[in-house]
Amino acid sequence: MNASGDELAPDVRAILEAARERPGGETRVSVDARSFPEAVAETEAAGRVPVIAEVKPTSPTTEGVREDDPVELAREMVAGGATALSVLTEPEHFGGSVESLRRIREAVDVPVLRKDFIMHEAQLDVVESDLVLLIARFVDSAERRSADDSSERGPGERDDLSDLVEAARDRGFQPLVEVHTREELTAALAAGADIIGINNRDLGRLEVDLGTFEELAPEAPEDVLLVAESGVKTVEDARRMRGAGADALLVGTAIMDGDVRQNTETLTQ
Ligand SMILES: O=P(O)(O)OC[C@@H](O)[C@@H](O)c1c[nH]c2ccccc12
Repeated sequence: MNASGDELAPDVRAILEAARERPGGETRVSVDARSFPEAVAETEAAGRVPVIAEVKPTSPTTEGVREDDPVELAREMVAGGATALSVLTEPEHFGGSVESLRRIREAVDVPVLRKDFIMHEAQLDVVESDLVLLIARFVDSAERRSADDSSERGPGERDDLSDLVEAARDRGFQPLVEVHTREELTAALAAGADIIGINNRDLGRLEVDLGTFEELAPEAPEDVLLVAESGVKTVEDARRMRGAGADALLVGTAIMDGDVRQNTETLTQ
């Protein structure tokens, strides 16, 4: 079973509490997005592995903080062959910032994913990006919403997944919907998602199991673009995810740890 409010790691709970309170933008953004499916197709045509390289200065499961200029890191990732970039904008637990995303998107020409914990529509209006992450577990269905801690908020203050997918598309974003269970995958498909990330890390104990992607990928229709997220560390892991049907891989830690360009080159070959 899968419920949004319980069984979350304490770190994740804290992240969500902070995210819920984070203000949205004042004016609606309108994005002229760089196509992620096209970028993936181009990488495939060049005989390389499509990788979304993640600029993640730190995380609840990482030791230390990487202090390098995020724009430099982003450039190195692109030079190493990254098809797209993922940029954390969550400030408190991942060392991310909206400003980093803005600068990175200006500095590179690949599609950029905004990685954050978006709970309501106005939070989409904080910054432009090509893709935007929506985590099914945290924005899921209306029924689930009433079961947890949204009691102090009025109706409509936390949107459901279909609303957010639509709101994202209305602004020109390509929504990447993240799932971890069969129920969430079903919800993502029902919400019309066509780019789906299967997160190998569970948000309960924060443990990684590449078997998650292998188990869920066959349940997704052919025309959905599938991204294997988290826990890909080696070329072998990358092959394993590709063999299980991953159209692209989202890699953070294994790229951020050491020579970013070299690490990206290794994983995209
Ligand atoms: O560092 P890893 O194991 O390569 O994982 C990257 C990415 O999947 C992970 O950072 C992530 C997946 N879903 C998220 C949601 C929010 C913040 C971060 C994430």
